[in-house]
Amino acid sequence: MSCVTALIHQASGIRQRGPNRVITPTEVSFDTLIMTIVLTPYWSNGVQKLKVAHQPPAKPKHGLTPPTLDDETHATRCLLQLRSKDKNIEKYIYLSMLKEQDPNMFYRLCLRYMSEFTPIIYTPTVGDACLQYSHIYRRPEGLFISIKDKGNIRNVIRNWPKLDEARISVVTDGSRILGLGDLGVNGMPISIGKLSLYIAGAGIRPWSTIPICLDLGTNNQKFLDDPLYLGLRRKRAAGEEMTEFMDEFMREMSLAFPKLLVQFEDFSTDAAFLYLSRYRHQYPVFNDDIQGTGAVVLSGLINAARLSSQASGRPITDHRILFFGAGSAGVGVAMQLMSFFTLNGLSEEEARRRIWLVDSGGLVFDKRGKLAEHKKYFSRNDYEGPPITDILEIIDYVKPTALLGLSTISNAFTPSVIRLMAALNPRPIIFPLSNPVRLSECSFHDAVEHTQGTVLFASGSPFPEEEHEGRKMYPGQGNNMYIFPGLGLGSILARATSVTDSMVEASSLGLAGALTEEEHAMGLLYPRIERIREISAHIAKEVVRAAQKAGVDRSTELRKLSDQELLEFVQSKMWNP
Ligand SMILES: NC(=O)c1ccc[n+]([C@@H]2O[C@H](COP(=O)([O-])OP(=O)(O)OC[C@H]3O[C@@H](n4cnc5c(N)ncnc54)[C@H](O)[C@@H]3O)[C@@H](O)[C@H]2O)c1
Ligand SMILES: O=C(O)C[C@H](O)C(=O)O
Ligand SMILES: [Mg+2]
Repeated sequence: MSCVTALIHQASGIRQRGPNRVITPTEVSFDTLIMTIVLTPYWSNGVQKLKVAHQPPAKPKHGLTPPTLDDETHATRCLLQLRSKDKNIEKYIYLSMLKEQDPNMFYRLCLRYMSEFTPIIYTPTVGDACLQYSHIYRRPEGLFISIKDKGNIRNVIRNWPKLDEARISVVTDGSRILGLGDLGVNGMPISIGKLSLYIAGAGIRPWSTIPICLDLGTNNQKFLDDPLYLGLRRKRAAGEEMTEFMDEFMREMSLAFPKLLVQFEDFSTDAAFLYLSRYRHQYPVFNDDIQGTGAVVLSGLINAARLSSQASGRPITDHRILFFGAGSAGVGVAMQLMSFFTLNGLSEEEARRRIWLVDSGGLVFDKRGKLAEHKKYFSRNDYEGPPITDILEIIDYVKPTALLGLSTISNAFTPSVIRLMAALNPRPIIFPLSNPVRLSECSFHDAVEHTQGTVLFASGSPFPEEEHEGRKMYPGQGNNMYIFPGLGLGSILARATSVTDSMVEASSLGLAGALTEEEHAMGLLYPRIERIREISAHIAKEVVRAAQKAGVDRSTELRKLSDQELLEFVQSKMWNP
């Protein structure tokens, strides 16, 4: 068992797997639909039948389109319509409609204007789309399976129109959407947004994707009280009831879609660890928040450590990493780092001692008292004093070289925190990774200003560039969007029976190694997002090779290809708008 696997098992707090069963769907009552029609100014077609996602429309006959409608001018027209909207949520709504009505145009523009489109169809605007989903809803997209379907999940899944085309599903239960908490069935846009990036970024065929939102209820009282809320009006199912449901769901998914990879997304931390651990050796699944984030942050840290060593001479294995936030993302990254450190010569104990966790109770240490299962492994046994909760005191005690924020606490990295990091390090590594942008632990502007431009920076959501003393500085976007498209594509092409730790690590190292000379010279930690297709192809190739080494590949004919041939094979499989 690899280091990361062992840690995931431990963090989940479970020791064994076993078969089970559970239930069903979402309530869109007649009354609610009427209110939506009355209250939503954008409502157009009423309740439509579910269409197969993104199937291109047939070419209209002569006379049924304007006389001079050409593709290139129309692309400009669509872009101008998009840019004419003031609010990002309006841009999101416009692009959702464009994706439905003209998927080729949507993905063409998306690829061409990647850095303009990603903040709208993905983080941070997708966070607003989730918050407002029950109000801006226009048409069905994706698959809703609710706790009331327990016992009947098979029939619900089989309503999906293209069973044998399905290759990748992003599944959320809406319980922890970005840093916004429990959004219940309003979590659907997260699954949709991630899959749009699979299509744009890795060339997955649009009709091979299934966005899924599991409606297990919600503990969000505001939503339960909202007459427009689209989900079940009940408290969230948990424990045995949820596990029985999840077991039935996973079993029926694997029967209905034998070639499907499942990406778990934005489950609350306990559920994230529990279900990853429970299913990862049974089905091809991975958890984006634990493993995708682990991979993307390791990759950024490798590049940041390389740059910082020019000033400090410190190798990456000597870094002292302080995690502000110890949930699925924080602990997921800590596990990935552990594994990297041990592969690079440290003993397990030495590696573990490079990592300090902070949660809402302050520094995590053994003598503090009862700890959640997923924090135990990294709890410090070398601190004996009273609890320390003040972040400045913690930094003063730990003397970190890298400070990673995965806490959902906006502006937790105050100017004093940033200045202290700069006083301790010639090139401080500061990664405020919480999403969306308003929950970021600090802005790029503050990080640059309070470190006098020495910071090595990556954030979960995008920030604009800064200028410091006449020098342009570029923020990295340490977001799992760099990892999951390539990791997913590689797993699908290898027809992997499971997603191993070595495949996740290959995606991370593949990304770290993907910087061009020019990007190195610009001091970037991550490649420019415009190159996402090239990067995803490279990552996918590395993931296929790792699957082969681990012996989990079913496309064994790919083993005989040279690296160049494998890369070309991956590229040839990418769908193009
Ligand atoms: N950049 C990325 O790719 C990426 C990936 C996954 C998650 N995230 C972001 O990371 C954040 C956390 O996600 P998660 O799944 O780990 O959530 P979580 O709720 O499980 O974890 C939050 C952690 O922060 C801690 N925390 C809360 N308040 C605190 C305080 N005042 N001081 C110190 N610690 C505090 C909590 O104790 C918990 O350990 C979210 O905003 C999410 O959007 C980013
Ligand atoms: O969705 C994102 O932007 C990244 C990540 O998966 C998150 O949960 O914040
Ligand atoms: Mg997520």
